[in-house]
Amino acid sequence: MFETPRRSATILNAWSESSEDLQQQAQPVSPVSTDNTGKKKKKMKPPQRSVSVPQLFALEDAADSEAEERRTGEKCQTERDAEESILRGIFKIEKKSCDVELRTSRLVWTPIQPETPTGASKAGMLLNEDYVELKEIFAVKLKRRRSVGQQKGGTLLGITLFQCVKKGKKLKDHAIHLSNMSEDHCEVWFRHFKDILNGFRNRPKSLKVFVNPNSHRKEANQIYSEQIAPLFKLADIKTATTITEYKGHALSALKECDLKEFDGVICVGGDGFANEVAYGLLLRAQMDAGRDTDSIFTPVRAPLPLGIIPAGSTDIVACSVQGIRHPVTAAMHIIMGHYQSVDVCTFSTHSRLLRFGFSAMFGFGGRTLALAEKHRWMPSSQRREFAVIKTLANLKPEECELSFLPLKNPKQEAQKTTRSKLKRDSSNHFDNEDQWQSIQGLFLNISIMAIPCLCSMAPRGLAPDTRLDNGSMSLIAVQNTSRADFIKHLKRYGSLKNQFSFPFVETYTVQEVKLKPRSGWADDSSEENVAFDTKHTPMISSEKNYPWNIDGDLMEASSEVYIRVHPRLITLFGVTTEESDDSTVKCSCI
Ligand SMILES: Nc1ncnc2c1ncn2[C@@H]1O[C@H](COP(=O)(O)OP(=O)(O)OP(=O)(O)O)[C@@H](O)[C@H]1O
Repeated sequence: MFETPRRSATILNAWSESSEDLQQQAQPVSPVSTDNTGKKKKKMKPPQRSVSVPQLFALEDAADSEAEERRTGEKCQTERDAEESILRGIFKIEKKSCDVELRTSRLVWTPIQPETPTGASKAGMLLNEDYVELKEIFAVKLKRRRSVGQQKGGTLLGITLFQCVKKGKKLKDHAIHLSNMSEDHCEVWFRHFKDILNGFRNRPKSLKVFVNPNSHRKEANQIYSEQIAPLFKLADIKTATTITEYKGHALSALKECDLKEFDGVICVGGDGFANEVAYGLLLRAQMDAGRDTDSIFTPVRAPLPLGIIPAGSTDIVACSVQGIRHPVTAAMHIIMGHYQSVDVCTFSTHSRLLRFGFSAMFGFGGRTLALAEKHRWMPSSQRREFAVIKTLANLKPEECELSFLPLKNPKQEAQKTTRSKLKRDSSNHFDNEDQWQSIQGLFLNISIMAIPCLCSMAPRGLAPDTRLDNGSMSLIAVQNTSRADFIKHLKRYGSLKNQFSFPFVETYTVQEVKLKPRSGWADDSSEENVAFDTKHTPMISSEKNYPWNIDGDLMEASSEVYIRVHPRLITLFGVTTEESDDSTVKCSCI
């Protein structure tokens, strides 16, 4: 997750030269009894005269663990000793004078022990060595005391380092103050820290930011200006910010703006907005690469990574890639340059690209969103609840033809290639074994998801069986059933029980899907719609536009939609798959 800093040649032999410090350094650092890890040593009990067998085992265990601890401590010490010392000096840290040493990969400090009147160091005092990994530092500042209104100058107080700390899935910033009032001393150290930070080439230096001021409870602007922009400024990241004025503003800006000067694009908003920005970024890449999006094409990757600062109502994409819905964590992933490749789907009709996206819902999911969008004037959570209840009350199946190409198992694929080669060699005939499968019938909901879609309502994800970058999509087809059974299925998303263990739910791991509605229902979102028995035959309507929910954004399509997954088409700032790759991955929401 973290990269090692590239050392600059100038920092290798440097030494702190403040005379005051050298004088202090001349004082011996007391060889106080600590173990090598800096942990307090456990006091050994005096040996007992007679011991029982269990006591004997306990003593042996204790001795073993002491020896193990010693060995581990010695190993750590050896590793630390092997590190090159770059700079050494005295700073006050947390009000204690410390011997501070800058090494190749960490900054280590030890409180200086006062001497006894006899000149010997205080026996029995513990040395509490502490350290910070340099790869966790994202900013360094000179700390000065300034009077009110003073913009420049001021009394130097020392250096402040800003560290990225991890608490569970959350990342946050933590300041470490190194106090020393010597300008020369601090200048040398400050330059070294700057060199180290400049060595982290993966971290972005310049970002294009889009903020949707209308997301959720309209707090995206405030989240960005109060929590995120100060962190970017602290990390010396330049930003060019656009506060969107209308739906599609970010999309049109991305089609035109010069992206060369940026190292990433950031969106502050919900899922619909994240989809708009991802779509814009990918569309721009296709335009730049001369792809014809009006025909079936192989898309090129997005040229820049995308960072999503969650400020919406569900934030499924942010949760899936960051494991948590927490704007500061999202910003820290961006600042630290944590990248994750993510699969993306193309949605097209009659070979023409409709849009890019990470997930789609047709049927109940599409209708609910269409209804919610018609009631945008309502407060966000109220609107969502209203739409779910109303769509459930008017629950109706769609008659569709669903075709899909199951994911080819890579192992089987390798065997198949060998078999096909043999066949071809012997009979000169190539047998295309790609197997499209088809189901026709009445469906209450069809979900197609290239990412796990974690959210507070579904902590294990709407599609727990897919990964961010495994080149496949989960196809979840819920066939027609009673309203009560459908509600049971929906409720399972929020629980630990398997939401798919119902006879009317089918799941597949697929690469391509074609979904063709065979008849049109009356527009669900009409207020006059009356409750309808789900077992009835469909009612034909003249309205042929079907609502699709693409990452929380409404898309309408009147005919067959063809969906195809493209492995690792975009890079998002977030947790790498290796880190999140365990079966307990869940979304934590705050
Ligand atoms: N200035 C704007 N005015 C109106 N709509 C906008 C504006 N900027 C973007 N949009 C559109 O608003 C839609 C919803 O935005 P967004 O996803 O940020 O909020 P949300 O719907 O509250 O969150 P979620 O999708 O997580 O439920 C998106 O389709 C986005 O393209």
